[in-house]
Amino acid sequence: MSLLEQLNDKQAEAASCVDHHLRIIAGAGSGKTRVVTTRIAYLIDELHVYPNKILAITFTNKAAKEMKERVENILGDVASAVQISTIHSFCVRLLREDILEIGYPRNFTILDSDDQKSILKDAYKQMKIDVKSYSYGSMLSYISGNKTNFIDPNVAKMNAGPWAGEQIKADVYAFYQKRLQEMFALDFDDLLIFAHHILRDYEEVRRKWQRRFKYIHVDEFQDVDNLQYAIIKMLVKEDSYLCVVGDPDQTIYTWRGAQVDIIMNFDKDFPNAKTVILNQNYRSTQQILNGANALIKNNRNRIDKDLFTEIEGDSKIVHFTAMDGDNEPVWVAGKIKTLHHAGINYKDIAILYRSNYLSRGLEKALLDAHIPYRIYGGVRFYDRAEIKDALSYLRLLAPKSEDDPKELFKNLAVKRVINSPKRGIGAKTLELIETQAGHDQTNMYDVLKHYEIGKGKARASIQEFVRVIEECRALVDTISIDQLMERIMEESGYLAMLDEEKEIERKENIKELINDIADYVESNPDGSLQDYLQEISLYTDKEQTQQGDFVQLMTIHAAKGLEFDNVFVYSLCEGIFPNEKSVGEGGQEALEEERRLAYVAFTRAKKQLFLSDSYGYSYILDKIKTTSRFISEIPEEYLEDVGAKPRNSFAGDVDTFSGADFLSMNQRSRSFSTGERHQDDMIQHAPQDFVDNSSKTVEKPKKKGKIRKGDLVNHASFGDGVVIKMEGELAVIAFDQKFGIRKIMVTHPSLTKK
Ligand SMILES: Nc1ncnc2c1ncn2[C@@H]1O[C@H](COP(=O)(O)OP(=O)(O)OP(=O)(O)O)[C@@H](O)[C@H]1O
Ligand SMILES: [Mg+2]
Repeated sequence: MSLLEQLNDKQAEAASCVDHHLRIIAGAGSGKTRVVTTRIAYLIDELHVYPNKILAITFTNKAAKEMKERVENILGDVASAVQISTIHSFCVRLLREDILEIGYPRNFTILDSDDQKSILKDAYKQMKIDVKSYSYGSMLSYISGNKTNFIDPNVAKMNAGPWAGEQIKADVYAFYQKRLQEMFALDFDDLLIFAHHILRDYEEVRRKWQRRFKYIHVDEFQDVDNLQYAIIKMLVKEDSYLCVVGDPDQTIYTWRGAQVDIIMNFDKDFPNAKTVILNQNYRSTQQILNGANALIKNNRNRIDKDLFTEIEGDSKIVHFTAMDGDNEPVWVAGKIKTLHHAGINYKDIAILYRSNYLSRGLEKALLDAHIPYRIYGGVRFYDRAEIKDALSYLRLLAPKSEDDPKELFKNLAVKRVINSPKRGIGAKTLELIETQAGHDQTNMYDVLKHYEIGKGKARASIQEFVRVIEECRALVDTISIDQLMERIMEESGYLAMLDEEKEIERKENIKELINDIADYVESNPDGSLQDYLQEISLYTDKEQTQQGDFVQLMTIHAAKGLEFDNVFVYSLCEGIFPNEKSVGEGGQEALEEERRLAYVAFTRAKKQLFLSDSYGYSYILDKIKTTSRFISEIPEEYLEDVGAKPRNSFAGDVDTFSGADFLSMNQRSRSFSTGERHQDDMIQHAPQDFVDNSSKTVEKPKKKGKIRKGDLVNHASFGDGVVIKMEGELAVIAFDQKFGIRKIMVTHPSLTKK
């Protein structure tokens, strides 16, 4: 079968349209991504375009990997020369080649959020700023907001006007920028900003990159922001072709600057662009698709589409309301067991949720039911403390580069590992080392090397530290990177420390990292230590590459573009999904974004879709939960209720309530959730009745006491979250999607236990 025969007429028309700019606007599952991959294969296989002339930009590393695999399945090895990457990886590639133009070394460092915070810490200390007044998170978003809008620290200072608070923020921004420049370090925003700057101002470079690609593709174009679009536009020259695909109903990143207008107005920027609209969905059954279509129609600010599917299915969308928050994940786990017994693989099941913290209850239920699962985008492998320590050690071994003689990036690494394992270096001494380094115009490691630091034992352990680093450094060209890592971990005493502290999991992580480096060495035999360090600084989807039969858990944002046979959407309660903020102050626009998110979630399912919510008290909302409006927006003909929400009238019977009763109460539940729902009513009358009579007593939130794993907490800037792990005095907390997973000192004044 020829390539185009695997597509319908409309899709084939789009895939073979190679002499125009092209825009594909189409709903979920209509084959947009398939058109892009087939088009790439068609260009290479039938039109004999060189693979390296083709660029494809995807939204996540996982999507890039999947797209690569799809093209490789069609074409085999030649596909590896096609550049398929996220926009950030693309920019890194560009900068590694051309950043010298603006006086930066090619081996610039990419900062992660911990590094960023460490810089803020220094700024706060120097400027005597109290973190209680300016949380790191809010300061970083202030900085990011300015940077991505091209507002430099001087302008920010002017914008600050007479307000002292704004002045302070602008000063921190200036400090931060200066520090980054000194270290030749770039944060994630800078990757795009610098690439944009170079492409815009250096014509030769721009021409070179324009010449490089003749066919440029961008998937998930509805979530592109202005800066990304500016970069993409600059890659297009007179005789190259841009193909963008997207679905305005799936715009879910406006809170991060995505501009749906960009796809809508594409034909104004590229007047001769062709637009193809696809309307057949090949992913989901009719019940699922019709349910999702009905839901999204409730958004006022959208263009209607006629998406249909020919896939018939036996099952309606299943909706279950549990009696309380404990029973909801238990039901999900039970259902998954049933599916598994019926012969369905765990990996064909996904559980999607609105916010990271929601995974906690699910994890517990899955563990109890012995169901293997993986969390995607949770505490990621490369975000774990021990991995960062190990990589910091490796950074200290990096050979000197002519471009960057000072190597100030080593300061971060020294700060990270100097006391891991403990070497008795106090904050004061560290400060002295830093001052000395500033004075000598060098980095902190060089100071450790050339001066006698500390007294007695501390001095001896520093000398030993330097000796080990130097010894390993001398081996950089003789042993492989994985061996180097193994050696530095041994010799530095890091592994011994983990042994002593009985940190088995962390030790396993280090081993996994060494395995991972070995894989890298195998597939990149010529890759230098520098190359490896550069590559991993971007690679955050590590866990997603792991194979096996696992149920997949992730936030809906992370599920973008993916599909699974069976999908559970968890915790569809008013205030949770749609999120409380969007229901309240956010207004119509925020609510519509939440609905688009629900549309994305529902349309991930191919065969079966399960929606669940629960009754009972929510610590996070501090009220009794009610079923999400998104469920009542699905017409009854596509929805089957299998669980019941106890109503006031039978709250007293709850004690004797059995599983079988749940099933028999379908009707009542349905009339409750689709009938005239008065949330306020519920909140005023139901809770006491229910809580007092419930078989599972709902505990009242505790306000005081030590923070432990599993606790619900509130942070002044990030809102509510759940402690998913303790690392000494650090609590690893899952906050709302926007803030993700963060580590916070338990003693931090912004943190309170709920
Ligand atoms: N013409 C076709 N024949 C058979 N299967 C198809 C066809 N077009 C698409 N598909 C299949 O339908 C599913 C959805 O396609 P794809 O992921 O490309 O859709 P999409 O429009 O990119 O969806 P999303 O909006 O969620 O990103 C995939 O499994 C794909 O292989
Ligand atoms: Mg897609």
